[in-house]
Amino acid sequence: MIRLVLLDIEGTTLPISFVRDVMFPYAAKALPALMQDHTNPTVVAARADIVMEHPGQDPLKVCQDWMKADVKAAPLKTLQGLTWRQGFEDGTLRADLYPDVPPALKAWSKGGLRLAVYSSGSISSQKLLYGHTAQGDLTPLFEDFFDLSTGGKKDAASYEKITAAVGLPAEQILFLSDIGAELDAARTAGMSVCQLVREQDGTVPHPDVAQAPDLNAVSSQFGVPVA
Ligand SMILES: CSCCC(=O)C(=O)COP(=O)(O)O
Ligand SMILES: [Mg+2]
Repeated sequence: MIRLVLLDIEGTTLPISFVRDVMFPYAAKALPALMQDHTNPTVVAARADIVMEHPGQDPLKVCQDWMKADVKAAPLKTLQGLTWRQGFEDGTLRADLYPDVPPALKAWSKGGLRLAVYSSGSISSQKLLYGHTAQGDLTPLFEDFFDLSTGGKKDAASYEKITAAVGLPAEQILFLSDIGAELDAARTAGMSVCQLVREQDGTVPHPDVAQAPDLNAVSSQFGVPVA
């Protein structure tokens, strides 16, 4: 029986187009000024991590290249998160989740399912995003947030750490993602998995995993409360 649903964000609860066409351009515009900040310890540490990984290269250019290729690098995710804070807090950014997501999350939570997030986006940006949706603040629905500080999303060890953190047998955790390699890693760690195949995102169906076009279909397949 599923007791906790662990959710990816981009491509699962939030259209990829929102990330690529709204969030990334916002961050790209704000990053040059942010990276000149030599007093913010988070910026200083992220820049140092980039320089260590790419010695001799301009860290801003590295970030710009990473963004173009949608590389899920922890220092980039930290820096992007710092830029998004301003946008979410002043109302310029508001998360337009897939319409099936808020009612399903509310029904699952009300029905006693535990909910947690695992995304490459930093924990602070996950909280900003779910705190500023078109349907209001959804953060109280989630008991926990995990990001790349737990480990890479294609690495089974990350899902083992999450399993230990939430204190449930792995098979009672249902991981939802659009990315096959993430689902494979979670399944290797013993979790139940389901791929969100979002038509709007052109998700590539992954062989041999349960699939659902939206969260309502997850409800019916896994016997969790229906919105
Ligand atoms: C607060 S998540 C913002 C989107 C983002 O930057 C990202 O990398 C999402 O990746 P995911 O692991 O959720 O597919
Ligand atoms: Mg995703």
